Amino acid sequence: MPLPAIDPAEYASQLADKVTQFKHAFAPFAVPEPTVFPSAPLHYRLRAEFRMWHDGERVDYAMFDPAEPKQPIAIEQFDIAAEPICAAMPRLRERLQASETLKRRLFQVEFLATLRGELMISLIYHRPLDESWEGAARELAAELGVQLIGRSRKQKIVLDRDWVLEQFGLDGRQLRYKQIEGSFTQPNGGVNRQMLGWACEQARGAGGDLLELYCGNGNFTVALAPLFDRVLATEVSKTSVEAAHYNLAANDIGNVAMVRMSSDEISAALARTREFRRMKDVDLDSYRFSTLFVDPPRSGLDAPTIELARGFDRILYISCNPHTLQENVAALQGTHGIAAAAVFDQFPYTRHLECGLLLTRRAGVR
Ligand SMILES: C[S@@+](CC[C@H](N)C(=O)[O-])C[C@H]1O[C@@H](n2cnc3c(N)ncnc32)[C@H](O)[C@@H]1O
Repeated sequence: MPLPAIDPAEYASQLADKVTQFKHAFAPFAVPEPTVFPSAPLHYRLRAEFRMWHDGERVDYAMFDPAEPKQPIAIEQFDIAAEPICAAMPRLRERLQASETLKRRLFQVEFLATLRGELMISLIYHRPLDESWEGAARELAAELGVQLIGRSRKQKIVLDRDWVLEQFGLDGRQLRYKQIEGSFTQPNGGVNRQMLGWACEQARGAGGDLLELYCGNGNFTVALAPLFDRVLATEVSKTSVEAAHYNLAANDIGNVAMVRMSSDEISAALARTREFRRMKDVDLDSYRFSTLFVDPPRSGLDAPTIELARGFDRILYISCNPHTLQENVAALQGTHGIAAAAVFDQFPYTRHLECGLLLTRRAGVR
């Protein structure tokens, strides 16, 4: 697939095509009319990464067309990136080009921005980083007003901190999130807010307790927790669990138990087929789960998690891959039907689509 062409004039019709495909794919499951959440047509991506291409003294941001993987495409401007990234890109490139210390064997640059305007830049090298690099990097970070991290094999130099703080309003609350370098964060900040709003709307009134799998840094947990009596949230990545603990405290959320567990481990724990020391402080029998919330990776739900989901009256499912979502909905079709649907255009100008479904237990089916 070639690199996508970015043309805001085409945006509305491209999204309409994706919505049509979604409706067609889920028609066999009697999907209701989806609510459509478009993206901003430009400056929507909070994450961007580029290879750095060296040609003599010159260094450029580069991307590669998978059809011609050896041919770098120099990127002068990247208008889909958030404003702080766009503003920093030319200044950073100029400073790198002017400094042998900063540019020598620089391989890749990664940007992570927040809606509130913070920016973190990771410079990744194919050589060990020394004190002279650190001195030059400190000057660069101060000049650009960013968090700067240097990485090379088995080396990570953090000049100040390796995280940024996101903050935005949702349903009258101000939500705060620590986002750690290298861990998962939703790429399209504006669409993420809309996903959180839609998820809260579906969860409102359910009552009881929530089980959340794949909770990452607590992105949805922080938004959903006040709508439930108690929440049990799980995630496999250590860094994300660390961020999630911080985020629960930063948002004064006191009704969440967070455990580092993979989805098949928590499925086994809840099926009582395995016991885990990590669960020793969690009294599983005391939960009255009304709702399961899942936001899995592209591979969707595995067989033990589908089995776990069958036991829930309400399943709120956010998916970044309509194909695996389709397979999972088919597997649950005997017990659950689709009560509400949404499409979130996290990835404009690509064929990718994020979607949300509320699945509820069919009447009379256990
Ligand atoms: C699409 S992300 C969603 C994260 C979070 N809900 C958010 O909105 O930022 C999927 C998450 O699932 C986690 N994950 C991947 N495989 C997993 C597994 N087998 N069990 C539990 N979590 C897993 C990843 O570390 C990642 O944080």
